[in-house]
Amino acid sequence: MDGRTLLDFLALAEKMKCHTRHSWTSSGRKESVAEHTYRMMVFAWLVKDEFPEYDMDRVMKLCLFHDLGEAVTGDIPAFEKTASDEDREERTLVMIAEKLPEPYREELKEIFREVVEKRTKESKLTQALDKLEAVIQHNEAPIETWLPLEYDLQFTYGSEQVKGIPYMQMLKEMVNRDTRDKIAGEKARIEAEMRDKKFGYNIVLIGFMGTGKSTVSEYLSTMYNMETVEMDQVIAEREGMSISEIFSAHGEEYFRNLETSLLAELQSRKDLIISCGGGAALRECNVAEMKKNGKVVLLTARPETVYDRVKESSDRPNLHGRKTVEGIAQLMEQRRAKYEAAADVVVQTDGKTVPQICKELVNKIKEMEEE
Ligand SMILES: Nc1ncnc2c1ncn2[C@@H]1O[C@H](COP(=O)(O)OP(=O)(O)OP(=O)(O)O)[C@@H](O)[C@H]1O
Ligand SMILES: O=C(O)C1=C[C@@H](O)[C@@H](O)[C@H](O)C1
Ligand SMILES: [Mg+2]
Repeated sequence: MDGRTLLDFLALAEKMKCHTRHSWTSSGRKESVAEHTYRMMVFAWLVKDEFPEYDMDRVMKLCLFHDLGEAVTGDIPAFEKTASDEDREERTLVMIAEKLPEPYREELKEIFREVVEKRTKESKLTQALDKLEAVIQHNEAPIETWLPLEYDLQFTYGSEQVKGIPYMQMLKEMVNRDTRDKIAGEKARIEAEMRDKKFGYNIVLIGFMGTGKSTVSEYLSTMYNMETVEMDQVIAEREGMSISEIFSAHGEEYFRNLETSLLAELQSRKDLIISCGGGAALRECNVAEMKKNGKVVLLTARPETVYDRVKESSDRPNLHGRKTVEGIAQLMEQRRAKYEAAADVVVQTDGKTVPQICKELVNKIKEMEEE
């Protein structure tokens, strides 16, 4: 092969080391796509005696190249992947193979075709190895790196692909037991931490739209066994319409008055996590209600992060007409002083996972109590 062509292809393969996946290593850093591929191959080699009727050299080759498209596209987590991402990946594979001379080109195209079509028993085994390696990696990673949805996904991920392959099915069940133990361990740790302590007051989450108030409150409620009140949702349910419909039918002032009365009503209760609407902390009288029986936690995020998180949703009327990074930055700046004045504790959320945010939040509240 011409030396330059070879070096260019190696440069493309190097990108497999640069692109990270949505998984963390046991040492707590994100793993690269190449690292996932490497361990799938070790996995394939280890199981070869279990599959005497399979062409295991072929399986090794399918593993070796199954993610090569990601050298160009990067990794897209399974729970975010769309049909158009898959189309793009397939087109990318053809483009990659075209970079090589014959007979390598045709061989690589054949490998890609087999991986994509998933018809042969070797490609089905490759798929099962792929999914199971990812689930094992999650079990090895610190549990703080898991997204809330991964607590369920761990059990279902790969279960389709191992069907009909008894040895892989047996391994999947074993790995599921490890997952169960890991989750139980984390729950026990948190329960022990919380055993002699309920907060004894409400935790009130405030902050700009999309800073993660609802997401954080959902996670806190499952991990700490606390009840949540999602203010927007309670108001929407009581009014029998969405927040956008309330704004257009009655105006923002009407909605804000409902927020004020709901906050006042909640003061008779404790040990709640109250996830406020993004504008609830803007009225001073609301903040006074929050503080009667609660600690106010401000979640923050950069405008770029907020934009990324809210760009697909349409039920935030105060973002209509300003759903751009600049529009968000402007409104955030107008509100910043009020949010900061209301906060007992501030947690910055950019680039952090939900469990990391929750851990920091609880630690900061504890530190505040000790002061
Ligand atoms: N730490 C995070 N990392 C990644 N995505 C996140 C994080 N926190 C929240 N998200 C995502 O951002 C989006 C907005 O989050 P969420 O609805 O919790 O924000 P909010 O503060 O409650 O907004 P609002 O004020 O409009 O109610 C959701 O899709 C959620 O999954
Ligand atoms: O920040 C805001 O002004 C709002 C945020 C949402 O949570 C809703 O409470 C409503 O859309 C207003
Ligand atoms: Mg919310």
